[in-house]
Amino acid sequence: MSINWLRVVSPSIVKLPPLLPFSYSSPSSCSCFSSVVVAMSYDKELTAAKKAASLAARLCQKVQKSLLQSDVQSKNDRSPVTVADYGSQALVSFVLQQEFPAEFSLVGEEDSKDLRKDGAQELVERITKLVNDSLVSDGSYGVTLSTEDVLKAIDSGKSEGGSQGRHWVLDPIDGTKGFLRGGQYAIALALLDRGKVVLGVLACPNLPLTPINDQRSPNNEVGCLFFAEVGGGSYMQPLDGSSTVKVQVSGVENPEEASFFESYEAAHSMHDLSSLIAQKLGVKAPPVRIDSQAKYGALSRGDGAIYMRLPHKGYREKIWDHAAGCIVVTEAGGVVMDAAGNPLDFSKGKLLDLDTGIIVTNQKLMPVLLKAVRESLEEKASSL
Ligand SMILES: Nc1ncnc2c1ncn2[C@@H]1O[C@H](COP(=O)(O)O)[C@@H](O)[C@H]1OP(=O)(O)O
Ligand SMILES: [Mg+2]
Ligand SMILES: [Mg+2]
Ligand SMILES: [Mg+2]
Repeated sequence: MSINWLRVVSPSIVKLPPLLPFSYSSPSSCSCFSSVVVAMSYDKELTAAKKAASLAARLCQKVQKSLLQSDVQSKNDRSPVTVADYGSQALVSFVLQQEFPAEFSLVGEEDSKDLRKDGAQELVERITKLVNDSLVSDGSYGVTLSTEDVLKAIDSGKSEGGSQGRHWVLDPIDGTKGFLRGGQYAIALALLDRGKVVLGVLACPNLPLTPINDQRSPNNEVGCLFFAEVGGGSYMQPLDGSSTVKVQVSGVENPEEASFFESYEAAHSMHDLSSLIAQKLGVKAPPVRIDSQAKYGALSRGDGAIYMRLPHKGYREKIWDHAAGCIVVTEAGGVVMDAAGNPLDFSKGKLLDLDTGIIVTNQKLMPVLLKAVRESLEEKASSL
């Protein structure tokens, strides 16, 4: 990493640790390298990922400003998808392929199937214009993409991932419902190396730069870029590229003083179950409900101490919904686990194979949180 001195979100000043020369133990108990490994630098990949996610964030901001109902489609599972989801995936895919032409594999959420259907031509042209405008504004590549180039770039995200080699993992807009509501959303990009998350970038265009729920700050300025490389800590900078700060999860040890995040959408997470867990823990503050992996970003800088994601029965979690958030929180000193207390395993393809839900907090609170989750799940099961 090229940054030397950084301002920390909590007021002290720290110097970045030097790049580790030979080997280290990851602080992670989560998805990242968990045993002693030969140190590997992913600086070049991180720089490219930050560039790709920032460009995509700008594209999404432009679309969110002028969102037209006709720009919204529905996929087979009836989840919404917009010109910005497609444009973001095309742009990130194109930038990464330019930067790493020799070795490129991308597991992306979207594909071009619906865009190749009759009647979608106008939509494809709008997406292509958005992507080309973004590339012109950046000026790095000096190319104009055709509609077919854009469709191909979207479809480059068809990799299945897995435990071999390197794979980029992309959610071009995480929290499409938040995006449509004018709320929180994130562009989430991570890199897997042999099944482990080794870097992650979360662009959160609508997230305030100052802590959410901070009564003293006006929360006027928005747009955060969180990024982390395995063993290197987590950082945040404004999306406009100015000063970088090192972030750290909340150090709260008393659950009564903790506040917790959960999905805005009740369809995405069982709010009744998280309330029961919070009650058991003695949490006093009401839940903070926001969309997308912006929750991981906010937690990584200590805005809240707990994130509970407890989907309804039958929902299968996708790797692109957690890979970037997981490393950002883990490198900030947090812990990400499933409801059974296992670390998330990103090496099994597109889906996470996990027990019940995902819980995130600091190292001190995890044991009590896990206990409350287990008890609440048992109570819920026995009441059915
Ligand atoms: N029924 C569902 N249950 C849980 N998560 C869902 C469901 N449908 C979509 N999602 C995904 O949940 C994530 C947002 O969750 P939340 O904002 O609640 O944290 C998104 O990745 C969203 O997909 P998408 O990326 O298409 O928006
Ligand atoms: Mg989606
Ligand atoms: Mg998502
Ligand atoms: Mg998405």
